[in-house]
Amino acid sequence: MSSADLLLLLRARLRQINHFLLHELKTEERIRRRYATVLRYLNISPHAKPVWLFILTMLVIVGSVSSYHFVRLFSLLKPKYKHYFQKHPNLSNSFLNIKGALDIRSFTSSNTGTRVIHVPYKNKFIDVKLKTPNADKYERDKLIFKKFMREHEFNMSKSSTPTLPHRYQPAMRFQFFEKISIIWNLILIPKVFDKNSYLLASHIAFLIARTWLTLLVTKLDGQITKDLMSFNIKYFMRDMIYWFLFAVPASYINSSIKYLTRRISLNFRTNLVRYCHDLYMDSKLVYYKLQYNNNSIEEYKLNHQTFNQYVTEDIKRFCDSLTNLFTNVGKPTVDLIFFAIYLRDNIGNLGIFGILLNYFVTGLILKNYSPDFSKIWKVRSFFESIYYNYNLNLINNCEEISFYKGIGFERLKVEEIFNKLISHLNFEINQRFRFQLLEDYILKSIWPAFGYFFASLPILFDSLSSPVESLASSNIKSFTVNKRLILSMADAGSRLMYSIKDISRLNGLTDRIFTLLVNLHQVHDSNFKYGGMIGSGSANSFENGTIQKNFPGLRFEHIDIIPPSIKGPFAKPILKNLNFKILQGENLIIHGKNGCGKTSIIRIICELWPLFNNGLLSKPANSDILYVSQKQYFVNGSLRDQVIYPLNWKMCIEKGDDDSKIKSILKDVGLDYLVDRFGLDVDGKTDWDSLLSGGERQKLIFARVLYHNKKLVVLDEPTSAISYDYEDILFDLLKTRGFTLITISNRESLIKYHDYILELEKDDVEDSDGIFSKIDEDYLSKFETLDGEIEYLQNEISKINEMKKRKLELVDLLEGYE
Ligand SMILES: Nc1ncnc2c1ncn2[C@@H]1O[C@H](COP(=O)(O)OP(=O)(O)OP(=O)(O)O)[C@@H](O)[C@H]1O
Repeated sequence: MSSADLLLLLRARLRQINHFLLHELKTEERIRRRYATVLRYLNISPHAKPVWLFILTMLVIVGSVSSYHFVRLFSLLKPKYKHYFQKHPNLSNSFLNIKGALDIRSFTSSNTGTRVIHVPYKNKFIDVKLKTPNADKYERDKLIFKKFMREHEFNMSKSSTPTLPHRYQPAMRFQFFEKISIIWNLILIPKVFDKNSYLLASHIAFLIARTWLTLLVTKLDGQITKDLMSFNIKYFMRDMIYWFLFAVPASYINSSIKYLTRRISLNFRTNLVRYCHDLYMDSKLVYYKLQYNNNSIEEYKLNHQTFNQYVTEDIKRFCDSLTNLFTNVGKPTVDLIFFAIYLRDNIGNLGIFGILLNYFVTGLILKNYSPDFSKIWKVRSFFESIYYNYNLNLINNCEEISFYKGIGFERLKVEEIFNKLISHLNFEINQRFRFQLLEDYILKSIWPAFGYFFASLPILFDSLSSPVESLASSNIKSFTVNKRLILSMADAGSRLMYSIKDISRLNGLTDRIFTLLVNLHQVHDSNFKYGGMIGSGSANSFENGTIQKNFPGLRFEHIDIIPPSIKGPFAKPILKNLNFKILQGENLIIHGKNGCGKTSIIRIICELWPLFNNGLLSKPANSDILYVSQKQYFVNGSLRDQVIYPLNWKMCIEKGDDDSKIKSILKDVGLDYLVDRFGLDVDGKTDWDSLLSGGERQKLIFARVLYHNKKLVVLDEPTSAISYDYEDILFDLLKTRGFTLITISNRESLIKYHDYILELEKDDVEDSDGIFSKIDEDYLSKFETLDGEIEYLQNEISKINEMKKRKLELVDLLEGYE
């Protein structure tokens, strides 16, 4: 093809494109003009509120969706965030099959000190990093709770004599606000520029926007009624279009309010639960010591057995109730203010004053007749928690109950508790019914009636001044608008009245949450004295003992074993004045009758019980001691998890351990066959107590001892279910591995593995309840002599039995001859 042909072709193509573009432009212009004509005809202005509100909402929706996708894309591309969307490499696949809360595992990184939780998310694991608890913060917060309790105690002591009824005591009246503000400032929104502050600000902005929109829709409603009355089809069409345009921002705002309410509630719950966990699951053993906290004020006593109810149910209900209150109180309040301002222009000051006075008076009447919902809530939560715990106890001990055939007894007990709950619920229903009757009558009948009356005031006044025919459609419009606004106002007012119940409920829940936090802080206090009234002001001045750590061995000097109680050191000791010392590598066995206090000695070593009266306890660092309790404890998880408890596998891998180490330990204790039966890392076994026999359970605990390899091992009745031959194998193993052992056991066969013995003799006349002696040849020979004597007697008995048998045979023979 020549260049001239090519030019011609090009020109023809360009002309074609030009023609096409011109055609397109003309079509577009035609459409635009047609639309403009329709818009002009319908009188729709782009500056009208429904139009720009619609455009604005669409822009916000499109903007937020695209920014969400952008962030997702960015996080997938940027390697730094990539691991959030990957499978966790170090966890077994079987782990993915379990659903629910148990999937979450946490560990504390030894390098950074941050806590990381692996949370399963859409067939992947994501690592959620949590900030390490700030110890100083809890110390500061503790002072605030202490101050509150001191002031409360002071007010109570002041008001114990006067005859003023409870509700008029000023200290009591403002306690709700004080408590909620403490929880709010310390836990829910601890700093001004907090994520939750922004969410709350947006929530308030959306509430205001919704009220404003309601006002606009109300006006439009009046306008549509007017259009219909005046048969103005053009305006009617326009207003209907406006109505549909309004629907978009209205739906967006409504959904956003609901979304924000849920999000804020969840954030509050997260903050509260983490705060409680930081205090409760702490190395200060708060979870154990909580049972010994005795509050001097009855109102703040916490039943530690119902602690789970506080942390799970009550915190959730408290957060939901608090956030719903923003909507239930915030929205009607904003409505009331907006509508009242707008209505003042329509029905005048007198009208608005009348409406508000009506609200105020009826509000007072309702408040006076309202039952004490806060107390009702508290009592209901209490009974529900007891009922829940009893059922839990039934599940946990089903085997024992079945052995004893004790279900009849359990049923009586559980029904007794359930009946109490039901009778309280009946009382609650009756109270609610009576109040509801009054409430509905006032709010649903009297208030709307007042509404109609005030809405019609302008029309009534107009009709007095002008003839009825002259009532133009504008009056109809104003009546429709006023009526709608007054009904909305009545609705807002009634919602405020209904929220009296919500506030009472929140009051009850706040009491429970505050009680929980006070107790946690009291026990978390480093000066916590068992049974003492720390935190409520009157710290008692007990003489404490001294605990010396990092001692190479174990030393008891003048130690009394006193159970924790309100009497403190003045309670009757279980054992008094114990004195002994063993060094690293030496083993001690403790003998004594049942209930004489053997396990209590471990409680003192482990610092579960207090050390009073100037006793001196010297022991290795806590991280160098392993305690093995009489009752074996197993966790939900694999066989491997039982051996490595309380570590998790990721931590063990970091230490350089692998499965072959676990297998070899299991072989040492004679449990290698369990690997074939249950697998080593197969998750999902929950009830190891019932899967294993008594002896297997004890052997598995020996595997735990061997795995952790601590300097000092304290064993409480470790071989009670193990046969004598295996007992020897296990103790030989411990001896050859060089453990320092403190063994509590009455088995004489174990004496030979120990260097010292502590015999607990309560009837002894000496000033100490424990006799500490060295196990030497002389000591062992006593047992050998005893063994010899027993053997001699057994031989004699068998000889006598033999002779008796022979005699009987001879008698039979003689009778045969006769
Ligand atoms: N919290 C407590 N408050 C009061 N007394 C307690 C408390 N805990 C245990 N006791 C009592 O202390 C005594 C010693 O209990 P401990 O568990 O130390 O006995 P033990 O010597 O280990 O008994 P066993 O050989 O039967 O295991 C028992 O009489 C027990 O009732």
